[in-house]
Amino acid sequence: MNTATIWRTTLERLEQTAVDADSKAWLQDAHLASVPYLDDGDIALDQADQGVHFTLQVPNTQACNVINNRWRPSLEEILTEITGQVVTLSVSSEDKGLPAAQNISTEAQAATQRSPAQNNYTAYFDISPHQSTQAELQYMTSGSMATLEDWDNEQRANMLMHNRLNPRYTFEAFIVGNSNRLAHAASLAVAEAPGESYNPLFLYGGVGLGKTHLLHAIGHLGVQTGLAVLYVSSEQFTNEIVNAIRYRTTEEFRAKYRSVDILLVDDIQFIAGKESTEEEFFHTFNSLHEMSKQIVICSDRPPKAIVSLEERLRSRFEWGLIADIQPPDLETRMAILRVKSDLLNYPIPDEIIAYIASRVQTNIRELEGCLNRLMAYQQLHHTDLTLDVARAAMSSLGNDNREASLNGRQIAEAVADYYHTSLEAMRGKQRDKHIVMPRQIAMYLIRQETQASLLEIGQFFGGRDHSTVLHACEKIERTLNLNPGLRREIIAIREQLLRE
Ligand SMILES: Nc1ncnc2c1ncn2[C@@H]1O[C@H](COP(=O)(O)OP(=O)(O)OP(=O)(O)O)[C@@H](O)[C@H]1O
Repeated sequence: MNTATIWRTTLERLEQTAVDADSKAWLQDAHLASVPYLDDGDIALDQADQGVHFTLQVPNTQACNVINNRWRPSLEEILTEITGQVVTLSVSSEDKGLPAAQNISTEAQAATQRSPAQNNYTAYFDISPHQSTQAELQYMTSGSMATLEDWDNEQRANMLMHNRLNPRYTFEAFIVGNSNRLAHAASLAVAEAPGESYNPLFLYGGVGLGKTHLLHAIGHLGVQTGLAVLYVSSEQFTNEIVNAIRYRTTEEFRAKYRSVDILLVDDIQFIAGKESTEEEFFHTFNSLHEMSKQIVICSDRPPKAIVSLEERLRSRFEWGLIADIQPPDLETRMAILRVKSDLLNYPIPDEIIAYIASRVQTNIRELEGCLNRLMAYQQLHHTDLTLDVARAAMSSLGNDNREASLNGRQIAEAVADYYHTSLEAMRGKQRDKHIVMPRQIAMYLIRQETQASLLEIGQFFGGRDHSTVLHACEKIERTLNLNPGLRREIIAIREQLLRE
């Protein structure tokens, strides 16, 4: 492979990244200089066991600065991939002698006069056209990345390409219940007045309970009010700091993180024990906090429980407000399912919503998964949406292991417990109302939750006829549709059974 082919392939791969118009034009005009030990224009890669050093010749000094500062690490990565050798790259300008201002290409000059939106940036940061043009012009003519302000506008634009907020994760789409009320209220407060109320805001809770959703919702509101918002996972933060150290771009890294108005950090627990990351995060935190910029942090546990987190960070995380998110109660789970099914334009009868909500108790992501599975299952089988279909969808996908292992006796005992009666009484001859009703509910639930036949159920309940069982099941089903109280009782029994 010769250098021309390598460079062409590099540009093709870089296409997968959003590259701004100026850089694109400069990169297309650039070429890789041959490395010294080549004699026929081809690279003898197997000789390069110490790695390969390339020089990229670019058209002018401005291009040299931008590509060196912004694209060199990505280019090195791609070149390393293509050649299979560790590549280091220097960027060199072909016409170093010319004054910087004269080297602006026509394309680059045009770009300085375009608004940020025309430059294909996603509008997660508000850079007003006036500000941007001024800063870009100053940058173009200065010939160096000398000031933080220059960096600020350049890098902010670059950040836009990576700062993806999920459009579905808004405050409007977040269902509030007792389990998440405080976390929601605190998030809304910091989104409405960043840096003023709780700083930092530390949200914690179990898997799939809406922490990321709230972070993004804060982000959206910040963006709408024209603030610079940066959402980052702690993994991404770590990678960036590792790269910054490796490529000696820590100044840029710092400038980037200190330029935001709202910093949202997900899964902070993963930085614990990573010394350089903790160190850098500590300084980032302090700088932002001193400038009254808002910091919101999420974790799966409270600061005290993040083992091996440096004490100075832990204490800072405790400065503001710590709000937890607990698993949602039944009503909240049902409300979430209702909203999600409306969003999917997939109407679901209450009975089925209640059925799914009673089965998935601790993870909203899983709850959503069940809804999606149900939809897929129903469409695949071209069938009406009934409780039986819902049961089949969930059990066929292995969601109901506990249910599969339930037997009639366990169910009957749970019903007896719930209604403060005894299994013996339910299996006996008594016809008092306070025994008949639980008996019928137990029959209904056994029919729903197990494979037992009407005959078997009848035998279990003192040798009753299969038509008696059928009558009981039908009666409970009818009453369920008219009596929300009974529906709640049955859900509670199911929940209890699944918990045991
Ligand atoms: N209260 C809620 N209202 C509506 N949707 C919610 C709510 N809580 C969570 N969700 C939804 O549940 C899914 C999982 O939420 P999210 O990713 O925010 O969880 P998380 O707590 O960050 O989980 P993890 O610890 O795995 O990162 C998302 O689709 C989110 O929209």
